[in-house]
Amino acid sequence: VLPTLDLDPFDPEVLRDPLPAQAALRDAGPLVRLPRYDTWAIARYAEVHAALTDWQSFESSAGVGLTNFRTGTPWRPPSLLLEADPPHHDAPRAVLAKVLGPRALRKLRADWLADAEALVDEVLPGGTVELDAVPALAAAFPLRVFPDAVGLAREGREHLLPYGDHAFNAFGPTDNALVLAGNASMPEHAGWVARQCEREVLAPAGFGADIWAAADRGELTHAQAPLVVRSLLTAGVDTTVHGIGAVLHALAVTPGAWQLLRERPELVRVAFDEAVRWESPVQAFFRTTVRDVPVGDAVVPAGEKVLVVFAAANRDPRRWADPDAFDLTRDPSGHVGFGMGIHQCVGQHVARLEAESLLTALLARVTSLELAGDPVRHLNNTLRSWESLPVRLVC
Ligand code: HEM
Ligand SMILES: CC(C)Cc1ccc(C(=O)O)cc1
Repeated sequence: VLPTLDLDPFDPEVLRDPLPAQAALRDAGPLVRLPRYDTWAIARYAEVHAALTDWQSFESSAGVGLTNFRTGTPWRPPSLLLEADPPHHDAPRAVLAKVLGPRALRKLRADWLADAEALVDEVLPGGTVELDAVPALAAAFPLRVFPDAVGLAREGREHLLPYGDHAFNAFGPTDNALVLAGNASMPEHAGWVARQCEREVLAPAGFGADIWAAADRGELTHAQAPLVVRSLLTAGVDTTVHGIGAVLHALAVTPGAWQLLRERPELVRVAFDEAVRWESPVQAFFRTTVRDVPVGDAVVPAGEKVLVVFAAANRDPRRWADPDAFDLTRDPSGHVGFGMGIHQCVGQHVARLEAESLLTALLARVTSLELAGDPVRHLNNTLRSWESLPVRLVC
């Protein structure tokens, strides 16, 4: 008989503390039926990895949220990357892979480190400082460097975080309280975002201009260019804010971790990937079966939505030793916090460079980092994130 769990992955209490639900999903079996949403879930590393690397059986073009684009209406025109499969996915992906690739970022490296040092100087006058690391650091740094790197106008950047937050909520059920709460203000945020993707609004140099230049070279159509810029604005802000929040929280609550990074600064990039594995800022996405797909000893019929739980796979004891430990000496490669396969995060190098820049600047100045109060969760149907992270930094 097929394991079934009467579990609501989008219940606020599950969003607040998802670990027991994710353990229940892993323990129930390689494939679990979730009757509450008439859907399926896979939570073990082996099956998550297999699904993410088998786009021919598990497609994204029916949407990667609960809504099936074949039967329901997307809340916005589908993404040319996230919600597309080959062959349509190929050209937009190739363009963004180049625009956001390690070579393109080499030019940004020195600027972003200097920006991080400037921010840290502003925030830490010296001595012992208590602050909320979410607004002061985790949100401040990405918002200081990324919109400029894209080439956005200065006006209206406050639309970025709420737009992204709603976009990530919208992968959940449409009647969900978090989605309903965002619906009223969404048209205004979406209107501003759509305007920023137009060629004439973007700065002559930046990721946006690079995408339009790719269209001039025929690598994209000019109709596709604004949607590819929209991908950056949707995926490129909230994710890094919560990724940086995750690594700062992990370091603050793991005894000796900050000290170890001070002694071994070469571990900074591993620290971020270990935080992405441990916290999984992007918790889960859906796929839709193209055909009857065997999973474990069962079969998912064609045309059904399957919740692929990256976060559960990243803590699967079948794959990771001591999975619940944030461990700077572990090799976190192979984690699925950035996904896996053809849709694996095309912005991961941007995210790593932002985190590395800020952590490097902090490590040079701060001798100890610890919690100064209870952190407060920010609830979102897809994102694992902090609303507030009170910390004490000793310089
Ligand atoms: C800590 C930060 C980040 C995390 C945890 C993250 C996570 C992910 C994950 C899990 C996927 C795969 C989605 C799927 O398989 O359906 C993905 C795809 C994607 N990410 Fe990221 N991301 C991050 C930062 C960024 C940034 C900074 C950008 C842009 C600059 C970005 C742009 C994208 C895009 C465009 C896709 C779709 C790729 C495709 O479908 O080919 N992400 N990301
Ligand atoms: C972290 C990502 C999985 C989320 C994401 C990616 C891409 C888009 C897009 O609009 O292409 C939107 C959201």
